[in-house]
Amino acid sequence: MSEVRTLKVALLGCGNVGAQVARILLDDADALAARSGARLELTGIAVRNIDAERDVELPRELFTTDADTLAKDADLVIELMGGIEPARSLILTAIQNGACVVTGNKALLAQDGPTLYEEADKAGVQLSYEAAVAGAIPILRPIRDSLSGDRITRVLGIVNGTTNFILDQMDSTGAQFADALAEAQRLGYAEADPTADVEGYDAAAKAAILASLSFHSRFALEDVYCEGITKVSAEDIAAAKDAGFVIKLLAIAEKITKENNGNGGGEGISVRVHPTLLPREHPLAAVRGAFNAVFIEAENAGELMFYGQGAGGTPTASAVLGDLVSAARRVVLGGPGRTETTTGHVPALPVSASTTSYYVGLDVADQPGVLARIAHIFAEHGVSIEIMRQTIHRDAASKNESAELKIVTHRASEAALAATVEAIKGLDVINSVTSVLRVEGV
Ligand SMILES: NC(=O)c1ccc[n+]([C@@H]2O[C@H](COP(=O)([O-])OP(=O)(O)OC[C@H]3O[C@@H](n4cnc5c(N)ncnc54)[C@H](O)[C@@H]3O)[C@@H](O)[C@H]2O)c1
Ligand SMILES: N[C@@H](CCO)C(=O)O
Ligand code: NA
Repeated sequence: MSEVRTLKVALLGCGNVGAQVARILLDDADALAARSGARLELTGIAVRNIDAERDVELPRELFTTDADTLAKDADLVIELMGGIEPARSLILTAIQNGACVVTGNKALLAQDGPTLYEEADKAGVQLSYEAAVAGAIPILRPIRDSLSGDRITRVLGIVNGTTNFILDQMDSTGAQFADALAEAQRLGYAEADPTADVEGYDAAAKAAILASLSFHSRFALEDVYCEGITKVSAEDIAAAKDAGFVIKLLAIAEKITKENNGNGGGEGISVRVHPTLLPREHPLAAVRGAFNAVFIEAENAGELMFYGQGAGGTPTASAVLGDLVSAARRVVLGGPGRTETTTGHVPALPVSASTTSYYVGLDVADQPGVLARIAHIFAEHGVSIEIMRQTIHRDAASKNESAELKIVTHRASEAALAATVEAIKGLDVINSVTSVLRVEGV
């Protein structure tokens, strides 16, 4: 058998995201090697201060302050320092030395992406940046790959977690903007200087990247109209709520035609970020807290939605690692990865191995002590009840009374639930078991 190849991985920056990427690279080395087709050897981590305190314990010998040398001697370079320089020069150095590059740097891409993309194309290396838009959510690769046979007409994104948290807080508690911002800062969602988030600049950088990929054109930060959320008041939110709307900060990229052009102009793309009212039944209205989501309309696919965590060290690291494995596969195979990976060697299990919550509907006699007897049978079988509701039905003609019981359990095994139901059927006070259904998402 041929020897497994090793690819040298250089990590530039060891902050929130970089530290998690390093941890996963070291902890999950075997699984990543199996999926990449090469061992991904972390050869060094460029930092400003080797002795700085970090959330993750990492081998000290990996740290270096010489980012340039590290970037020059790697097959794969991960840039997670942020900012324009030296990130830009280091990425160019890596590309020119034939390395594939993974970055999460939306600010750099929105400002000078095309230079980097052209250099990567010229050098024949992969430059990927899934982490730059909506963190963990796979959105850029689906747009670039899965939807490449379709025509996207509109993208609506909640791509900034901090502002979604603030607006959601205002919507659910009636708080004013300043109080909701203070709460976001207290919980660690918003930075001490929240300007980039609340003024919409972070969302605007992401809007430029989304628009460029969705419409196969170049859009930079200066093409994006940008209004933040600082002027949204508790009164605006209340009025919107009253009318059946929720206010979200949306990054929008949409196709404008001659027919719907607001100033009578020609065709093109409108890229903008602003507070927007959405009907409360729109799928994006259900995106609460600091979560992100991107809603896409395409000519043939219709409507699609991608949802998840748009920030945080570990979720964002997931997107970085995905890009890294994809780049490694290209280096190893000279093309995309295998159609299937079968390196996991895990068996399929029967349904009896799973646990789930259950909904159990019962038609029972309305007599004292019935609820206690039923609850006792659940407990006897180790099935814990989460919700129990009772509705009394009176038959006017016969004057008979019966009770409808709706029970939702905590997670239980198939076997335990089946035994519980069998035992309940045996009770003399049970008219019928009306339904037994599995429940997820509670
Ligand atoms: N944190 C998130 O949730 C998130 C989500 C998506 C994308 N991103 C992007 O990922 C990148 C990293 O974000 P982060 O949250 O980890 O930032 P961070 O500020 O926590 O980490 C950046 C690290 O890079 C180091 N650094 C900066 N310049 C350096 C230099 N010249 N040499 C060596 N080290 C240097 C800093 O000291 C810091 O430790 C940014 O581009 C950010 O926009 C972050
Ligand atoms: N500040 C950003 C982090 C991810 O880019 C947010 O709140 O979503
Ligand atoms: Na993403």
